[in-house]
This record gives sequence, C-alpha cells and structure tokens, in this order.
Amino acid sequence: MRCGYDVETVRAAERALMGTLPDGALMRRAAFGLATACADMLGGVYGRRVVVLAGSGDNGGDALYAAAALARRGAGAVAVELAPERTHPGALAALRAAGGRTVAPEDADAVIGRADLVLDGIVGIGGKGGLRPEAARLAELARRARAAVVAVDLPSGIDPDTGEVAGEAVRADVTVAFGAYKPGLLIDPGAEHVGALRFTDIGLGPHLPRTPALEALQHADVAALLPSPSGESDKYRRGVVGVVAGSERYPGAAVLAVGGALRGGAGAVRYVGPGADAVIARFPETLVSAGPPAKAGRVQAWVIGPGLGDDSRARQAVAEVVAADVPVLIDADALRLADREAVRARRAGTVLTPHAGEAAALLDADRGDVEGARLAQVRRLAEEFRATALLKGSTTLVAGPDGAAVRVNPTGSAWLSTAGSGDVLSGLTGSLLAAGLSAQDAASVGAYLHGLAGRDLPPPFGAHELADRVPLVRASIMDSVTNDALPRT
Ligand SMILES: NC(=O)C1=CN([C@@H]2O[C@H](COP(=O)(O)OP(=O)(O)OC[C@H]3O[C@@H](n4cnc5c(N)ncnc54)[C@H](OP(=O)(O)O)[C@@H]3O)[C@@H](O)[C@H]2O)[C@@H](O)CC1
Ligand SMILES: Nc1ncnc2c1ncn2[C@@H]1O[C@H](COP(=O)(O)OP(=O)(O)O)[C@@H](O)[C@H]1O
Ligand SMILES: [K+]
Repeated sequence: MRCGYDVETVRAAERALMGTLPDGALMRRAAFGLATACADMLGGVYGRRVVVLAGSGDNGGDALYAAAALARRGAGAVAVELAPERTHPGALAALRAAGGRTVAPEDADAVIGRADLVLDGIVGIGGKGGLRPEAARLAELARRARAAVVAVDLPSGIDPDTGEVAGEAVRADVTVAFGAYKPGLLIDPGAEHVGALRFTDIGLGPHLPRTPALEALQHADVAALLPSPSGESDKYRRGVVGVVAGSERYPGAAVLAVGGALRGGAGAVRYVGPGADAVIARFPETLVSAGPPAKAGRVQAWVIGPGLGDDSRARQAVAEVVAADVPVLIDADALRLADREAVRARRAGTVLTPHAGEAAALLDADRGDVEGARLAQVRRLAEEFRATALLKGSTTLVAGPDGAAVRVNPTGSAWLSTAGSGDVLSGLTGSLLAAGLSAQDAASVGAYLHGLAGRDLPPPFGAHELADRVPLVRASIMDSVTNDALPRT
C-alpha cells in the first residue's frame, strides 16, 4: 500500500523525529536524496547547468543544498532568489562555497533559458493558496524551458493535501517527495504536474500514524484481496451477482456490464432486463430473467444502472434493488433514480459509481468544482449518501462512509474514457461485492483491474475488450506477487 499523509500529520511526525536528531539532519537527508535523483536524471553532473528556483522557506533550502552538492561535482549552479533577504542562510552559504551564484527574479529568463535542470524549490508543504505573481511567473518560465524540471517535495502551486491547483503550478518531470507522500501528489489535477514520483526516506516512518489520509493499493494488496475458488467452492459460494442494466435503446450496456461481472470472478451472473437476447448471444452462461429484480432469485450482490433508461420499469427496478438486503452497486441512470433517503437507510454495503458530471448532479455542484476538488467531493458523496462513493475520472477515488482512508486508484489511462467503459467497471465491481469483498475493497480492486486492463490493451480499444483483458492482468498481478516472494539468487 502506498500511503499519503496530510501536511498537519507530516509536520507532527517531523517534530517528533527532529527532537531525536541534531539540527539540520533532516534537511541534509532530503537534500542528499534530491541531489541523487537529479544526478540520475541528468545522467552525469560535470558541466551541467542547474538553476534553483529558491523560495525563502525550507523547500528552497533543500533545493539550494542539493544544488551545492551538484556544484561540488562540477555542475554550474545559479539560484534565482524570490526573496533575497530571507533565503535559507545556511543553504545559500553552502551554494556559494561550492561556487554557485545568485540572481534576482528579473534575470531568471536568461538563466532558465540556458539551464539543463531546473530545481523547483519555490514552495513545498508551507505553500498557502495559489502561487503569488512572481512565483507564478517562475513556474511558467520553468514550464516553457527545455530543461528538465525536478520538483522539490512537490510541484509548487499544487495543494499538498488535496491536489487542487489554483492558477499556475510547476510541471515537473520528476518529483522527489521527502518522508511521506502527500495526497496532492496522487490526485488530479495535482498528480498531472508530478511527472515520475520518487521517494526519499528521511526516517519519518515510525512517527506517522497507522491510518493515512489516502492510500493506493499495489499489486500485493490486490492479490491478497482477489477471490480465488478453493476446494469447497461452488458457484453459490463464489457469489452470484445480479445485473440490472440495458434497455431497448441501449442493449449494449447490458452486455458490457454482464461481461465485466463474468470476468470479476463471481460464480454466476443473473441478468434482469430487456437485453436478455443480446446478453445470451454473447454470454450463453448468463442466467436471464424477464421479471422484476425481486423475482429473479437469490443473488449476493446487485449492480444496477448502466443503460437502464428512466421509464417506470427502470424506476421500479431501482426501488426494489435499493431495498434489497444484499450489497448493491448503483451506477449511471440509477444514480438519478435512487431515492437518497432509501440509500442512506440501507444496511448492506452500497457503492455509488458516478463520473464527475453525475457526481455534480448528486451534489448540486458544477462539474468543474468536482473535477477541481475531487477529494473533498468524493468525501461529501460518501457522507451525504452514507455509502461508498467511487468517483470516476482521471484519478478515480473511493471514499467510504466511515471516515477511513480514501483510496486513490493508481492504475488507468485516459484511453479508458470510451463509451461503455464504466459499464464494464460496474459489472466487475459488482462481481467482487458478490464474492464477499467489502464495498471499499470491491470498488478499489474493481477500479484497479479495470485501470490495469486499460493500460495493458493496445489503444484505441473498445469497452468490450476491457472485460476480456481482466484475466490477463489478474494473472500478471498474481505472477508478480509470487515472483516477489521467491528467494533472490
Ligand atoms: N516535513 C519534513 O519532515 C521536512 C521538510 N523539509 C522541507 O521543508 C519544506 C517545508 O518548508 P517550510 O515549512 O519552510 O515551507 P515552504 O514549503 O518552504 O514554504 C514557505 C515559503 O513559501 C512562501 N509561500 C507560501 N505560500 C506561497 C504562495 N502561495 N506563493 C508564493 N510563495 C509562497 C512563503 O513565503 P512567506 O509567506 O514567508 O512570505 C515561504 O517563503 C518541505 O516541503 C520540504 O521541502 C525537508 O527539509 C526535511 C524534512
Ligand atoms: N482522463 C481519464 N483518465 C483515466 N481514466 C478515465 C479518464 N476519463 C475517464 N476515465 C475512466 O473511464 C471510465 C469511463 O466511465 P463512464 O464515464 O461511466 O463512461 P461510460 O458511461 O461511457 O461507460 C471510468 O472508469 C473512468 O474512471
Ligand atoms: K517545490
């Protein structure tokens, strides 16, 4: 599990650790890790031109110490001082002692234009609000430069706790995070500015709390959660998932959701709705029924919504499924049709899977507000519906109603934004619910597999190919975990 901690928590851990170490030790560790990452990136240090954008806080200090280390190895180093009278004195002295020089922000254009590497030490976790004009101008110069850009701790201009970006922000090729990942590094729009994310351990680990603000599953976590049949399994024990999807107008949504459900590992898939012929033609193993969900027979979880429409049959089906005492995934049209109070009153797990537009409608907000503040909005959804909310989009987030860490999905690709892709995700996630995963685990494992399938397929692909790819990515996850467990020779 990769974890993100908010600034307040990182500061508290930093205080606890600093009390046990000599002055300046943490900054030395950070700067050493940073200089190493820069040298790796440059592929050689001697003769390279390094420019530091130096704010007056410790973030600027880290950058200056790292530049001093590079200068000692033969790089040319120049610092652009944002507030010369307040630049970190020790770090500035180190840079000068190593032969580096300083310039005022007015002279930044020329030095940045000639640089091989720009180190963004404008602000780190001490940044407040959008970048001030002078800082914003430097961020823009860095973005336009041909030089590689390395962000110190985080790209200046992104909110460390949320990933929100107000105005200009640095766009990095590499970001070197110190001590802990901050949520804003993992959530768009901030995450888009990060480039390759590297980590420098400065010893904060033992001082961080058990529960982070944000967590991202990795292969090993997913492997541990994925259901696999055992000797005693039969199709009912593996889980039966019911899918209520599709309409005369959108029969394809039924096929896609059922496809996802079959690949999610449930023992059987029941389909309820008017798309039965299309479903059977593609997946003859599906158990279909024409009546309402309440008469379809036993299921361990329901998926409702993709391509459902909003006629009276759809409305009745949504009401029945929301009233069921098994876990339910509510997607697409069903998000509009479900009664909010009935959802809040549910006792079994509930997963809502809106994209930003649907989330905006549910929250009475603008789509832009949802996309710009994904973490806050996914938490609001979970709270207001007392359900697990999976907010789809460039970074998919999963929040539970219990205030546990929000999960951020680390897999995926923009090629997933193709018609019907969400229908596959619904089926897949519903299948995992039927197999017995908690709402939070089913949603985050579903998004992980879906995202990995999207990365694995040669683009462009159609949504139906995603479901077919799931067994392959599942196997690669299992293989990587088994290989990691083998002794190294
Ligand atoms: N945590 C750890 O364990 C460790 C942390 N370490 C490092 O310390 C960093 C935190 O340092 P920090 O606390 O000094 O704050 P920092 O990020 O430099 O920002 C303050 C500066 O930004 C300025 N400023 C603020 N808002 C702004 C805006 N909108 N636009 C423009 N400027 C703005 C503000 O100006 P002022 O308000 O004072 O005028 C001040 O100059 C952290 O990210 C990491 O790199 C490591 O060394 C080792 C261990
Ligand atoms: N820019 C993006 N980057 C990564 N994934 C994306 C992006 N845009 C959309 N997605 C993913 O593509 C899928 C689209 O689902 P959805 O919006 O429900 O489409 P549809 O209704 O056509 O099925 C979701 O899994 C979403 O997370
Ligand atoms: K920075």
